[in-house]
Amino acid sequence: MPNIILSINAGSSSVKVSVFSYDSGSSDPKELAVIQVAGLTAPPATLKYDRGDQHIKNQELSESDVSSQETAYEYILKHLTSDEGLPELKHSDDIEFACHRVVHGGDYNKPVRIDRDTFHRLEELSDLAPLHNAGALTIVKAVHEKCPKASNIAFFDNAFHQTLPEAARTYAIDQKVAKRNKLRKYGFHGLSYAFITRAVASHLQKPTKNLNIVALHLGSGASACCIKGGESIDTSMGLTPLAGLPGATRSGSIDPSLIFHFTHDAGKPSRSSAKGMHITEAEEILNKKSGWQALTGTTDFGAISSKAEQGDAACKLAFDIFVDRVIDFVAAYYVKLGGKVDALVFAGGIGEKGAQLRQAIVEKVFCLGFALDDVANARPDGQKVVVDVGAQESKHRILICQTDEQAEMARQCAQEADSLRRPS
Ligand SMILES: Nc1ncnc2c1ncn2[C@@H]1O[C@H](COP(=O)(O)OP(=O)(O)O)[C@@H](O)[C@H]1O
Ligand SMILES: CC(=O)OP(=O)(O)O
Ligand SMILES: [Mg+2]
Repeated sequence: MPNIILSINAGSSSVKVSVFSYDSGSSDPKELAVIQVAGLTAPPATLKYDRGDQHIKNQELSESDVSSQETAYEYILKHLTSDEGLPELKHSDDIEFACHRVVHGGDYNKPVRIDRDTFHRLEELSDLAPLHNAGALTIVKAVHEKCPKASNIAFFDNAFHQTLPEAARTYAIDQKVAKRNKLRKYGFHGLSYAFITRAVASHLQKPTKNLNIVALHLGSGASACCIKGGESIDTSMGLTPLAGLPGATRSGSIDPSLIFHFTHDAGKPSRSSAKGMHITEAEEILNKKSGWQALTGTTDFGAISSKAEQGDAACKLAFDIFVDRVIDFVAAYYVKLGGKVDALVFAGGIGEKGAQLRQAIVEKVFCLGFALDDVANARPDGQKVVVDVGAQESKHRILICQTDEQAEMARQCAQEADSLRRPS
């Protein structure tokens, strides 16, 4: 009987779960189904369910159905185990591994089976990823309770950036305090960048160790990564996912002094943050009450893009801010690669579906040798994992990669299954 891997990606606005079967010894799990609850920050939440290459369901959910990452997971598990068309997963006991995307893993640099000690260490890190770790850990608890036979494995979103050079990961602050409090750049979206690196190297038929790309994961959270020889040498997110690019509800990088002029209570503990989390009013504002939501009233960048095109001033400003900040990183990372860039890669919900944003960004970096094929950019082939949308004659390629954090976790899990399996 093939073993079932459940790959769980608790994003800031969504819970995506992929079901895989795998035979120990093979490192290529087979994807059986993908299900996601999205719109948790912009109700009504929606459920999307695909099994194999069949699109099964798209429906709105009521707040009594789902209202958090935890209830979204419970709804998803019930949906999967009751689907007659998925005989491989009839009962939660069929799940051997539950892989969890844990955004902030601190100094953990490889996947780890979550036991009581690990769980508590990850809880302590929740303050450094206030939109993510707590939600993901509620799902770990739910799996522990509802799927007692499954091994919970944490895959860390910052592990891919363990190759950051010292000058890139060190802040210019008192290093005694920095070392004691572990204050440095960690970087995130690492599972996505690991998937992108492998997928793009295969598309370009290059060994990963020779691959130089500027990768953009533009989703509810957005980041850029400079990948040299297949390894991260810089990335836009920092100690926490707040740094770098603006997001659905996040400000992105600001002058740190701003917050003390924004509110005089900045240093006080936030009143409404999730229980057991000690973040300040300042972090609450910058993580949950800023970004596209604050600028336009919506976190839906698809809606923002089309309203910007129709002349909505607030949406046009948000759109232009995003372009302005993204090109700062594209230019800087182009220089860090010495101009030896195999491709500029767009990924994440916005990167993959936002033709208008891709066009606006590429126009600004035309001087570096990037140009789009406008027809390919307008209607990229959605069937392929990696699509080339660059103009034939341009110096560097421009690619769209349908990134897949769940597939990356399942692949790593299958590869390391023997060492990750709970001792019998
Ligand atoms: N056609 C589109 N153009 C621009 N943005 C889009 C489009 N379709 C979806 N998006 C945006 O993608 C974002 C979600 O990206 P995704 O990577 O799925 O988020 P998460 O970080 O929750 O995983 C949302 O802001 C959504 O509005
Ligand atoms: C790290 C991060 O921002 O993740 P997401 O895009 O899923 O919110
Ligand atoms: Mg995401």
